[in-house]
Amino acid sequence: MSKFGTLVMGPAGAGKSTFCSALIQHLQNNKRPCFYVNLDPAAEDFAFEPDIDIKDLISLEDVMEEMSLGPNGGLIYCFEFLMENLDFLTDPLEEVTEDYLIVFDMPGQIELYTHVPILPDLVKTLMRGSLNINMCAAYLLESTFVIDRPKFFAGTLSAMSAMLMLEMPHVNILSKMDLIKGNVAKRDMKRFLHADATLVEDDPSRRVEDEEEGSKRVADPAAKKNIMGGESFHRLNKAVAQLIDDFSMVSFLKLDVQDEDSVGAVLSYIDDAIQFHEAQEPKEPKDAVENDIYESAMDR
Ligand SMILES: Nc1nc2c(ncn2[C@@H]2O[C@H](COP(=O)(O)OP(=O)(O)OP(=O)(O)O)[C@@H](O)[C@H]2O)c(=O)[nH]1
Repeated sequence: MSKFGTLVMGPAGAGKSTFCSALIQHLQNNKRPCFYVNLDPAAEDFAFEPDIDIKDLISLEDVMEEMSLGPNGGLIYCFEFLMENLDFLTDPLEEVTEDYLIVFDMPGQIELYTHVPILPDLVKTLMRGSLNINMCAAYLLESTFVIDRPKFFAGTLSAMSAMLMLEMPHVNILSKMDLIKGNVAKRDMKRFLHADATLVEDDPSRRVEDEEEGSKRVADPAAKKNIMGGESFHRLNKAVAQLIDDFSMVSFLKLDVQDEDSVGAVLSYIDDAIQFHEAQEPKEPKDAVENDIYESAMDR
């Protein structure tokens, strides 16, 4: 029997906990059972009480105080401690049945996804062995942040880095879409959902207003240097954009947590990635399947 879960990840403040709450509310509205796991040892004030809370095992505040560590070192310590006491997490998860969606709310420190092998090890434990959780990552980036092209590519690279580290299905999400106001910004935003190599060329910040000719490309290389951190950065962004385009590696879903349809749409992608609905379909008993095969073979 499989279990099903999603790991909600992304940089600090991207809206992970808010998305977890909206997702849990949506699941409840649709009478779907949910199991909420908080793995952020610094998290406070939950809209829904977690079924497992890492803070019952260890809290970042205590670690920082007792071990004289900073927030990043403290977080790594908390996860190492969790890995040494995995029963805390795995024992309750053993009881969760296949009709549940397990929602893991992760910390925002990007170091955890890119620098240390703890998270890949944890993911392997959850996805393999007796737990056998079909999981996908829901990686959030804040839409207001990525509307600036260089930041978009930086954010996309961080999402790709997590994809490569964790080797699990990924659903990338642009959060806080309610903050994107105005038709021009909304139209521009669409370009980021399925980014291609032309995105860099169309950067409005690379154009200057010419009083006589209207808007045109900056022709003066010295002026270009002041935009987007110089021409070499532009070429780097272009190369990254081309890479993303060539491999069709990253596309994004829009998320507006205040819109239940938007939350439902993101959930349907998560469900597809983990093949949730296939597992819920009633299965014919083995004997009936064998009889069907036998009878259809006889009919031929
Ligand atoms: N307008 C708007 N604000 C949001 C949305 N999602 C989150 N926020 C706000 O953004 C801030 C951070 O949201 P969180 O959900 O705590 O983000 P997080 O990624 O869990 O943050 P960390 O756990 O610190 O990494 C809070 O002030 C939220 O109210 C959204 O969809 N729209």
